[in-house]
Amino acid sequence: MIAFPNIKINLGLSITEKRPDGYHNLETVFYPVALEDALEIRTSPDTDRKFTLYQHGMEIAGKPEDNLVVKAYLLMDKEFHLPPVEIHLYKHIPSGAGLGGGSSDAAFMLKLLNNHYQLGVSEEQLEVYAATLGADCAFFIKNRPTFAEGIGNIFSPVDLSLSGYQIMIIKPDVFVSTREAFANIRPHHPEYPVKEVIRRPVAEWKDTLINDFEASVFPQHPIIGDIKKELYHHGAIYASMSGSGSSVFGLFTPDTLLPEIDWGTDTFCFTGTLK
Ligand SMILES: C[C@](O)(CO)[C@H](O)COP(=O)(O)OP(=O)(O)OC[C@H]1O[C@@H](n2ccc(N)nc2=O)[C@H](O)[C@@H]1O
Ligand SMILES: Nc1ncnc2c1ncn2[C@@H]1O[C@H](COP(=O)(O)OP(=O)(O)OP(=O)(O)O)[C@@H](O)[C@H]1O
Repeated sequence: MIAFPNIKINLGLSITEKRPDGYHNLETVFYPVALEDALEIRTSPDTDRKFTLYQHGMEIAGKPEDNLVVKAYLLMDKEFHLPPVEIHLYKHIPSGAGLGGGSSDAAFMLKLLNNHYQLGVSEEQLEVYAATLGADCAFFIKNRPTFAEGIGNIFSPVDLSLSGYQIMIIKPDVFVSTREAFANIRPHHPEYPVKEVIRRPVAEWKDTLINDFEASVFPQHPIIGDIKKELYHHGAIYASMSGSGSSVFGLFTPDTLLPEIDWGTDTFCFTGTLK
């Protein structure tokens, strides 16, 4: 059985307070974008090992057992004593990008196993499992635009459709550690609450839909701020870093002719249309 884990972008990202457990409470809108990996599982005839991971496409640091798709399998195996599996993961989503690629792979693995082995686990319970794998994971279970609070796993509906808007996602050859980004940030009550700003027209978001990480990440990696400026210079109606970075996305109205921009050879570029 095969699935295509997609990414998320963050529309606004307010880090509101540091929690006793060391994590941070935040407010954001997660929006799915069809930049995808491919993930396939099949029952393995090789019964003397629980899993075999075949990785294709972009390299990922770490051993197979460190991969989030394996962690997701082992989590479900503990509960449901699953057959041994072969896992094929084709990585197309860049890592350390603020796009939730690894988190999405893990969440889609939970859904694949649930469907393939007809485990009957509810979406709500899958969200609970996902949240133990990463703060970004639970969103990918329902995988639709949502307002998120808490560590990023308390959801409430959001009345927002960007369907038809075009998106450019640019990731420079810079790795931003999510942990470090949080460590360098000063939590504060948002001046412009995300939930209110996203009710306004997209043309009004530029100076009020803010990713708090930009203030600490841009000085350390000026190239990321330069990309955001360049996207506005080329006609983006809204542009922002996603998550803790290093990717930047620009939204363009449906009728805009997307610019051809040479971002340099080491830069990852994606263009698409939002659903
Ligand atoms: C920044 C966002 O991308 C916004 O969507 C996410 O909050 C990050 O989610 P994520 O990459 O899944 O984060 P995790 O892998 O769970 O955590 C990595 C590290 O980031 C910090 N972290 C993460 C999420 C959060 N709400 N508060 C935190 O302080 C913690 O130090 C944690 O050890
Ligand atoms: N299947 C996977 N795909 C990508 N990274 C993985 C995977 N499994 C484990 N990882 C590890 O997890 C780290 C974070 O991956 P992930 O893609 O979730 O973060 P991200 O792209 O920075 O998104 P965000 O910061 O929004 O969570 C990677 O740097 C990598 O070392």
